[in-house]
Amino acid sequence: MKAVHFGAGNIGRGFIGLLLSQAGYHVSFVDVNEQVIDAINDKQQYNVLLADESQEKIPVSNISGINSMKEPEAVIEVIVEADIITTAVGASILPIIADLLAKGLTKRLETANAPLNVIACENMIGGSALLKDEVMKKVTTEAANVLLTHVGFPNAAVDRIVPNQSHEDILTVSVEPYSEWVVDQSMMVGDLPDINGMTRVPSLDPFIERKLFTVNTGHAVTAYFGYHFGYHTIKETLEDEAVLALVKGALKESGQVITSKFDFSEAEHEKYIDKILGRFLNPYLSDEVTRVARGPLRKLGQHDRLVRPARLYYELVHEEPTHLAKAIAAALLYDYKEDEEAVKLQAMIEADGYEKTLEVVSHLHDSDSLTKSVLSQVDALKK
Ligand SMILES: NC(=O)C1=CN([C@@H]2O[C@H](COP(=O)(O)OP(=O)(O)OC[C@H]3O[C@@H](n4cnc5c(N)ncnc54)[C@H](O)[C@@H]3O)[C@@H](O)[C@H]2O)C=CC1
Ligand SMILES: O=P(O)(O)OC[C@H]1O[C@](O)(CO)[C@@H](O)[C@@H]1O
Repeated sequence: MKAVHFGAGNIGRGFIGLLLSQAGYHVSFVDVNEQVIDAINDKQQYNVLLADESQEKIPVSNISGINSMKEPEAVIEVIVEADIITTAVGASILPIIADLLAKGLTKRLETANAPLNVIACENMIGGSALLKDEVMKKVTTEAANVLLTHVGFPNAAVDRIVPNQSHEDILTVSVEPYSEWVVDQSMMVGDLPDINGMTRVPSLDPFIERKLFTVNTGHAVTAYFGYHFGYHTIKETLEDEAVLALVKGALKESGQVITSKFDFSEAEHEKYIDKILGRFLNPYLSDEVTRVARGPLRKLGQHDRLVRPARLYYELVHEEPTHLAKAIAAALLYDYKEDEEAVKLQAMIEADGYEKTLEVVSHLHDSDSLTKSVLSQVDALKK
C-alpha cells in the first residue's frame, strides 16, 4: 500500500506519517525542505519520541522523500500510484499544493480508476473541502466530473501537540502521547483499510468545532496572553494563576458555545477542558508561546479559534464574551518580529488603526458588539 503525505514537518513526521507507516503503508513524504527530504532518503527511517515518563522511542520506517521544488514529476508519479493522500502543510499552503495534486490526479485518471481519498490534516474547518475546491479549479471539466466520483476529500480534525524540535538528528520528533485523528466517513470514497489511530465519524462538525474551539482556542489564548505578559513557554504562562484564570474564562465561554450547539453535556465538556489544560502543562514538552501564537492573521480570521466562538457566544448565550474579547485584543497586540503575519498585522494597525484592521482581518464591523468589546480590552491591556 502506498501513501503520499505532503508536509514532512512536526505533524507529518510525528503523527500522520507515523500512523500511516504503522498501518503498513510506504509513506512518500513530499516537502520543499531540502534538508529534511535528503535526510529521509539518506536514513530511510526516523524516531518519534513520546514526551512522557516512558520517553518511548518509536522507529518509523518504509519511507522516502520527494522535494517538490526539484522533482515535481516524481510527485505526479507517486500520486498516480497512491492508495491514500494526506497533508499537514498549514492551511495557507493548501492552494499551493493543489497545483501538483491536480496534475497528479489528472494523470492518474489516464491509467487508474481506483478510488482515492485525500485528507487535509490542518487546523481549520473544512480543510479537505477547501483543497478539493482548489484542485477542481485547476483541472478540466471532464477530469473534474470523474474526480467527483473517484476521489474523496473527507474533512478531518487532528489533535496532537508537537512543539518545535531541537534534536541533533533533524528527523527525530518529540510528541505528546495523546493523539486524535477524526475523519468524516460520509465524504470518503471506496474502501479505506482501517488505520489504527484514525477514527471515522458520520459527521465531523461536533468534533472539529469542539477541538478547534477548545484545544486551539485555549492554546492560542494562552500564547497571546503569555507573550503579552512576557512569558516564553505555554507551561510557564499557565503557572501564573491570574493568566490561568483568563484562559479558563475564555474556555468557559467557548465551552458554552459548544454545549449549546452540540450534544456534549456540560460535565463532559468540563472534563474535556481539564484534560486539555493538563496536556498544555505537560512537563516533558517545552512549547514556546511564539510557536502557538504563530500566524495571527489566520488565527484572527472570522471562522477561526478566537473570533468565531466569540461571535457565536453573542448569538447563542446573548452575553458579552469578555475573556475571548480580551484574547482577541492580546492577539491584536502580538508584535513578534520574526513572525511574518505579526509584522503585517502591526503594519496594518499602524496604518489604519484597530477598527479597520478588525474589519479587514476578522470581518468585524465597527458597529458589531464584539468590535466594541475588543477595543475596550485593547485599551485595558495597553494600560
Ligand atoms: N504542531 C502541532 O502541534 C499541530 C499542527 N497542526 C496542523 O498541522 C499542520 C502542519 O503543522 P506543523 O507540522 O506543526 O508545521 P511544520 O512547519 O512543522 O510542517 C509543515 C511542513 O510543510 C512543509 N511545506 C511548506 N510548504 C510546502 C509545499 N508547498 N509543499 C510541501 N510541503 C510544504 C514545510 O516545509 C514543513 O516541513 C498545520 O495546519 C497545523 O495547524 C495540527 C495539530 C497539531
Ligand atoms: O498554530 P497552528 O498552525 O494552528 O497549529 C498548532 C496548534 O495545533 C495544536 O497542536 C493543537 O492541535 C497546538 O499545538 C497548536 O495550538
